[in-house]
Amino acid sequence: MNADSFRAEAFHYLGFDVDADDDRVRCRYALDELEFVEEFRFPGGGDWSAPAVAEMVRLLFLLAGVSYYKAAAPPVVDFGETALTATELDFVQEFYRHGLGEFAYRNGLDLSGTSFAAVPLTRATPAPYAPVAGRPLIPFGGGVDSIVSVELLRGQATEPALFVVNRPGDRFAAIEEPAVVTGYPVVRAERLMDSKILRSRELGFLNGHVPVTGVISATALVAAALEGRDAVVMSNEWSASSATLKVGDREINHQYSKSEAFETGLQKVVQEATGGAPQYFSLLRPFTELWIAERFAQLSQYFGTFRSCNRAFLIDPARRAQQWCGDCDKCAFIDLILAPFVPAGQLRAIFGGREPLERPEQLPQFRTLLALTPDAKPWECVGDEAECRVAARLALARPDRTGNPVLSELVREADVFTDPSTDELLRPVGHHAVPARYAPADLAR
Ligand SMILES: CC(=O)N[C@H]1[C@@H](OP(=O)(O)OP(=O)(O)OC[C@H]2O[C@@H](n3ccc(=O)[nH]c3=O)[C@H](O)[C@@H]2O)O[C@H](CO)[C@@H](O)[C@@H]1O[C@H](C)C(=O)N[C@@H](C)C(=O)N[C@@H](CCC(=O)O)C(=O)O
Ligand SMILES: Nc1ncnc2c1ncn2[C@@H]1O[C@H](COP(=O)(O)OP(=O)(O)OP(=O)(O)O)[C@@H](O)[C@H]1O
Repeated sequence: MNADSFRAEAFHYLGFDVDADDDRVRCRYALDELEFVEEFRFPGGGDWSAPAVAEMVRLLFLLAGVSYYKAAAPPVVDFGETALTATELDFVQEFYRHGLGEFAYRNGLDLSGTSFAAVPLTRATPAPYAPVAGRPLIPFGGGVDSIVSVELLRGQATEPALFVVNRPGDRFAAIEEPAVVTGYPVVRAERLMDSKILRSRELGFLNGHVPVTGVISATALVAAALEGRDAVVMSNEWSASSATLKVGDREINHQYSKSEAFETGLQKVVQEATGGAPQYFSLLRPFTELWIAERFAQLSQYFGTFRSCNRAFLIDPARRAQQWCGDCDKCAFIDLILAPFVPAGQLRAIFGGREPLERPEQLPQFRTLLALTPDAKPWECVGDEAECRVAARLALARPDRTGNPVLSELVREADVFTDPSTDELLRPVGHHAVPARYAPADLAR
C-alpha cells in the first residue's frame, strides 16, 4: 500500500455475523482487497432470534459501512449478497451522499456520480414486532439536548432507559456523570471500529467527517429491538436540519444524520422492515435551540456534570479533554445560547474560568456563529445564526451581563439584521413525528 495515496476501485459490503452467545455483531467490508471489521457488542443481550432484531442488525450493517467507504471514496459501492429494497437503497444512497457532504466538500471530491449496486429485494410482509408502550430508549450524549429530552419524558414513560455507545472498556466521563444524575438505568453498546481506520493519516486514507448519529441511531434500534422496547427517542433539534454551507443550489450539512430528512428516511425503512417499531423520532425536532436552552436552564442539578464540548468525545483517551475546553465553536455556542437564561456566575463556574463570553479574544469565533462574517458557519453542532443573534441581545439585556465587551460588540454589529422575535423562537416550529404518548406539553397547546 502506498502511504501517500490509498486508492480503490470499489467498496464492498462483505456481510455480517451475529454471535448470540457473546451478544456481538461483526460487520465486514472491503475497499478492493483491503478488509475491515467493525464490532458491536450489546452486553445487555436479548432475543437474538427475533426477526425484528435481524432487521435492525442488517440496517446497522448498512449504515456503519460509511466510515470505511470514506477511506478511499471509490466510485462504486457494491452491496454484494445483501439484497436491498428500493426504499433501503434510496435511504442508504442519501445517507452517503448527504452524510458525507462535508467530507467531500472539504476534500475537494465530487461523489455525485458514485454508483450503488444492489440485488433488488421485495418484502412480502414486515417482520413481526409487538413492543409494550412506555419503554423508550433514550440515546444519551451527555449534553444539553439529551438531558432536556430525558426530563421532558420523565413521568411520560413507565420504564425508560438511557442508551450509551462507547468503546469497550473506555467510557466517556462527559456521558457517564450526567447519566448518573438522571437516575435512569443505562442500556449499553460497545463499538469497536477497525483499528486501521484510526491510522488514516499513516495509511494514506482519505479522512473527514462522517454522519455518526446515523450509526448511533441504528445501534440504538438494535438495542431497542433486543429488549422489546417501543421507541428510540433522539434529541435532534429543529436547526439540525439547516445547511452549514450552500454551494450553488447544493446544501452541505455537518449535522445531516441529525436532520429531519434523515429521520424521515430511517422511519420509512423501519416501517417497511417491521411495520414501524421500534418507533424512531426526535423529541426535540420542533424546538429551537433557544427553547431547549430555556428548559435546560431550569435543570440546575446537571450544571456540575453536563459537557457539550466535543473534545470530550475523542476516541483516543490521551487527546480527550477532561473539562470544557472553552476554545471550540461548540463551547462558544453553548455559552451563548444559555447566557440569556443561566445566571452569569453559574455559567462562569461551568466553564471553570475559561468562559468564552468573558474572553474578548473569542470575538471572531462568535462572529461566525452570528453570521457577522460571511460563509463561515463552523463545521460543528451549532445552532441557527438568527437564534445566536437573538441570544446575544437577550443575554446583554440581563443585569448580570451589562457592559460585557463581547456581547456589546456582537449586538452592535448584529444591528443590521431583522430577526424573529423571542416569542417566535420560544414556540414549537416546523414538522415533527413525536407520537402523542410522548409529546411534551408545549406540543399539546
Ligand atoms: C470527537 C470529534 O468531534 N471528532 C471529529 C474529529 O475527529 P478526530 O480525528 O479528531 O478524532 P475521533 O473522533 O476520535 O476520530 C478518529 C478517527 O475515526 C474516524 N471515525 C470516527 C467515528 C466514526 O464513526 N467513524 C470514523 O471513521 C474519524 O473520521 C477519525 O479519522 O474530526 C473528524 C473529521 O472531521 C470528525 O469526523 C470527528 O467526528 C466524530 C465522528 C464524532 O463523533 N463527532 C461528533 C462529536 C459529531 O460531530 N457529532 C455531530 C453529528 C453529526 C451527524 O450527522 O451525525 C454533531 O453533533 O453535530
Ligand atoms: N455516545 C453516545 N451514545 C448514545 N447516544 C449518543 C451518543 N452521542 C450522542 N448521542 C445521541 O446522538 C444525538 C446527537 O448528539 P448531540 O451531541 O447533538 O446531543 P447531546 O450530547 O445531547 O447534546 P449537545 O448538542 O449539547 O452535545 C442525541 O440524541 C444524543 O443523545
